[in-house]
Amino acid sequence: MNLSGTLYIISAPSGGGKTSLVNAMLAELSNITVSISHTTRAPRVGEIEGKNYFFVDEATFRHHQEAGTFLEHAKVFNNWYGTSKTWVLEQLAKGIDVILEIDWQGAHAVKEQMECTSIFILPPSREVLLKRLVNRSQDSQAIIDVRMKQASQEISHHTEYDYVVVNDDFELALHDLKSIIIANRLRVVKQKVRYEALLHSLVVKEQ
Ligand SMILES: Nc1nc2c(ncn2[C@@H]2O[C@H](COP(=O)(O)OP(=O)(O)O)[C@@H](O)[C@H]2O)c(=O)[nH]1
Ligand SMILES: Nc1ncnc2c1ncn2[C@@H]1O[C@H](COP(=O)(O)OP(=O)(O)O)[C@@H](O)[C@H]1O
Repeated sequence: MNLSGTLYIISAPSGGGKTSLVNAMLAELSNITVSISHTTRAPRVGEIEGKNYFFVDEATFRHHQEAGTFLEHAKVFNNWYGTSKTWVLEQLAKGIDVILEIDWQGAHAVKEQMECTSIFILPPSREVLLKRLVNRSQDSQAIIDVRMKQASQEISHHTEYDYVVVNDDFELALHDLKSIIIANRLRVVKQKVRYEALLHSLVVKEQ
């Protein structure tokens, strides 16, 4: 299969700003989309089925897993999360760039199977990370405690990624993230695929 789109992995500790940054970026860039994962986590207030996640029970998740539906899957904070393989491959085949918002375990699994560009988002400090999780007003204190406990482990993997973006000032972080995507698109190898006809007409064949 000719996969002309680029696959991006974006990881961060919970509350690091992945979802906000990705949504802001998708509003500004064309030809790029985000994969909607399956999860056994209960929906938060305001989360929409098929938009934020496909919310499934454990039996359904296991069924998908056994059927080979997932490109990768992992247990994070005691819930299962998985990425739909077919959907991702279809977008890439259409030339659409795809973002996976997944944890470091999923990133490992995807990197073993496919070419991709990986980006890790760091918060400016633990204090700010905690403040953002609290201010998001979506999770109970107990859930926030678990996420803060796991944050160090997730962050310890940041050196395995191609790029690191610090999400202190939102607009600056968004600019950095967009710059990575744009620079990637300008790489010669991608230009060749996207502008084949133009390049063909520009290069005059010697007699
Ligand atoms: N491996 C893997 N991780 C995922 C997937 N979807 C989400 N995650 C990770 O699961 C973690 C928890 O996600 P979520 O419950 O939505 O919490 P949030 O990150 O605080 O918004 C995040 O760190 C994501 O990176 C997936 O499909 N695969
Ligand atoms: N640079 C930033 N400055 C202030 N608040 C931010 C910033 N980035 C994200 N937030 C806020 O922090 C909270 C966590 O961000 P979110 O995108 O949900 O993180 P993640 O998807 O990584 O868990 C949200 O309420 C979001 O609006």
